[in-house]
Amino acid sequence: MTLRAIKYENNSLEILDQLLLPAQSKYIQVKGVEDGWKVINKMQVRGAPAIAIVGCLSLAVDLRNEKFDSKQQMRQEIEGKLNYLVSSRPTAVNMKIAAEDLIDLANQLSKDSNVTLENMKTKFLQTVEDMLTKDIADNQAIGEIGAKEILSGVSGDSLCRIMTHCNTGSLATAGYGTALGVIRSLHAMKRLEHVYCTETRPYNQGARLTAYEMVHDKIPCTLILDSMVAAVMKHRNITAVVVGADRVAANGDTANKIGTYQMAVLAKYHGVPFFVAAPLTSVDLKVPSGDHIVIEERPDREMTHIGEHRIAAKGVTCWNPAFDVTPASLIAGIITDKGFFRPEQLKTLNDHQKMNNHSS
Ligand SMILES: CSC[C@@H](O)[C@@H](O)C(=O)COP(=O)(O)O
Repeated sequence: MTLRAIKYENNSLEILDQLLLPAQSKYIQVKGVEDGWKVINKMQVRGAPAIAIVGCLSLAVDLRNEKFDSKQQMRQEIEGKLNYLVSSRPTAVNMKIAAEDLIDLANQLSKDSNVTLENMKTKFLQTVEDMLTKDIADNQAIGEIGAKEILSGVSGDSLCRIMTHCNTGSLATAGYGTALGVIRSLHAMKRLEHVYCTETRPYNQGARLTAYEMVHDKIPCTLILDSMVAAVMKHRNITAVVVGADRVAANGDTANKIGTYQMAVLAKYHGVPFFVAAPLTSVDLKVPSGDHIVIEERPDREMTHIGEHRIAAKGVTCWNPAFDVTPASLIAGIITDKGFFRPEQLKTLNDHQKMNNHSS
């Protein structure tokens, strides 16, 4: 049984509290948008796709419990709550894109005179609830396309040694994962020798979450500190680096967990191909380059403490950006659910093609 970050049944939404993992597996209930905003902001649920899914499902919980006098009233509530959810964490684009798409849908439904108030609610909720199954299907496609791409660069039947950063697996998505989805697919094809996952300071998504998923799913994995990336690349013959993305700009620059950029620089130096794996919806064509991506800064406490225990000198100042931007020139390709793209190919897409295009 794979790990589940998000449970949604009979209008009850629960998330696995990722602040407690791996010591405790505890689900907490998300009773509506207020709770949704809080669990995302506190990082009890995290990972770009999971943030969007939990945010939108928290709206579904509110909508199911409410009665509206008119379609216009429902539309206004949807728009206001979605915009509020977008403010919970600024860098990952998935919540913003989901909000824009759902606001468009609410506008269309409210204007359509053939759609009753009841129909509008049903159709809207169905679209939100379908996000869970769609995300798993997208991740399986990413896994397959990514495994094929990586294997096209290895000779004969050789096995792959993959390095990854942060957590991009079942805990960061509805299931299967993006970069971890590629790893899962290689493993299923019996072409994976080993995974090296970084600790991912300061929040330790690698040590707490990726290592937990790999052990749980019996995928051979070694945990390394963030400062060991160069040494591992020099001594362990890494086939490829695969990471996730919080937002990919139109020129291919990619915002992802802090530390991704230095990994890409080191990969270039060591001649290791560096791949980004993300749904094509993570490409934000409205943002021309990484310079325009807003980078979230998190509280000092995430750096100065582990749990309740202070590890940094009292009085020291901290800088804690949660993400950095890897320039497109360091990225061999973006593995998406719709195909494999070189960074420079992205700007030839438009929003319609993002939904429908298949490239190879
Ligand atoms: C499939 S998850 C992709 C990214 O969201 C992931 O790599 C990442 O940076 C997560 O950051 P987090 O701060 O834990 O939400």
